[in-house]
Amino acid sequence: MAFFAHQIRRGFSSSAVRNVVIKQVTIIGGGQMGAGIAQVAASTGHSVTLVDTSDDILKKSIKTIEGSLKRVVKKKFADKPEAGEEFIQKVLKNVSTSTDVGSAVQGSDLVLEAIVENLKIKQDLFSRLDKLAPAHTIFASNTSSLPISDISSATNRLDRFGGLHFFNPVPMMKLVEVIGTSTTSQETFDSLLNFSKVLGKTPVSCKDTPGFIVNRLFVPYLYEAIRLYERGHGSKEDIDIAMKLGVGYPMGPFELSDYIGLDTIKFIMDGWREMDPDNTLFAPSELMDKLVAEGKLGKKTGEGFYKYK
Ligand SMILES: C[C@H](O)CC(=O)SCCNC(=O)CCNC(=O)[C@H](O)C(C)(C)COP(=O)(O)OP(=O)(O)OC[C@H]1O[C@@H](n2cnc3c(N)ncnc32)[C@H](O)[C@@H]1OP(=O)(O)O
Ligand SMILES: NC(=O)c1ccc[n+]([C@@H]2O[C@H](COP(=O)([O-])OP(=O)(O)OC[C@H]3O[C@@H](n4cnc5c(N)ncnc54)[C@H](O)[C@@H]3O)[C@@H](O)[C@H]2O)c1
Repeated sequence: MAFFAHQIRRGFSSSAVRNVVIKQVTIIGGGQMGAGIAQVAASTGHSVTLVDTSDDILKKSIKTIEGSLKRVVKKKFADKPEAGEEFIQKVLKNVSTSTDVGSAVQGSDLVLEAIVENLKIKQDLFSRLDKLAPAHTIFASNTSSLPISDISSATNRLDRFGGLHFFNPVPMMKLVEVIGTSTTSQETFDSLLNFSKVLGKTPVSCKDTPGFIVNRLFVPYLYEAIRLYERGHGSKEDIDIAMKLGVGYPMGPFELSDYIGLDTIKFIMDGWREMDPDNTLFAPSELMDKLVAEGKLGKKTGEGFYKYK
């Protein structure tokens, strides 16, 4: 019976698509996550097209990738700086940029979306892409919190749609959550799983539930740290020190919130509260709301819980 249910979950396939070996990747959104994923995909020999809304943003994305690659080669090629420079140039050659999604998805095996955490905007994007991308192309979202099935519902390729949730900073974090919906085909799921492994990551399989595994545990923890501070039960600094030295986390909750982006974290929590208003784990924070309203989104804007200038 369990096997049968499994077959139903993965067996839906309107297009008889076989396992797609992913070589050509289009990444939409060249922010923190998109740039990181592009770097890792290009470093593992994939041909990557990175798409964003302006050339200026894309120039910044390439600069971020270059900076991160320099950190990687410093360690990997410590005794061979020339080989390190060669590696950087080779990786950068694998990345092209575009502001035109239509041309960027031509020939693509995988379109991975890492744009703003907003359902309507993601749906609009995928609905357009569905008409532009080749039939075999797999679509995936890097969403932190939105149901993959809500995003995929804007397309006609429900069997070729899944979630690939990376962690920040992508070049350093080893985990990828691979999410299959009730309509994701087994072939698509396997292709996404294999792709994660080829990137050098460790994939875990997740159901399409709010926050998958990590964020469902992790985001309520971040919010509880903020509420603890709001109640006057500890300073930001002490809470950060406590979680680093007490349980060995590399960053405290305030440092990490600033690193991720307060807008992203608030959006996750607001969405979950809408779905389940009585759950006290999803209670809001006045301070978080205020900082986001003031545009203090963390490291990326120069100020969040802390200042970065
Ligand atoms: C909300 C979302 O949906 C889900 C999420 O993403 S949740 C967030 C998950 N991420 C985390 O929890 C991150 C926690 N923090 C960490 O693991 C570490 O603090 C960190 C890896 C970010 C930085 O490490 P840390 O020791 O504090 O600083 P630092 O010395 O600068 O970096 C350590 C190494 O990582 C490398 N590194 C850090 N960031 C890098 C980057 N972006 N690119 C390449 N290398 C990087 C450094 O070069 C350094 O290498 P070295 O050991 O050879 O010198
Ligand atoms: N920040 C994190 O730690 C983290 C971790 C895992 C997943 N995520 C998820 O990844 C996604 C991106 O997060 P981020 O932190 O990289 O955000 P970000 O703000 O750094 O980058 C988003 C990028 O998308 C671009 N963009 C917005 N709309 C677009 C469109 N229609 N077409 C093309 N580009 C568009 C923006 O110009 C921006 O460069 C979100 O869904 C977020 O929830 C974030």
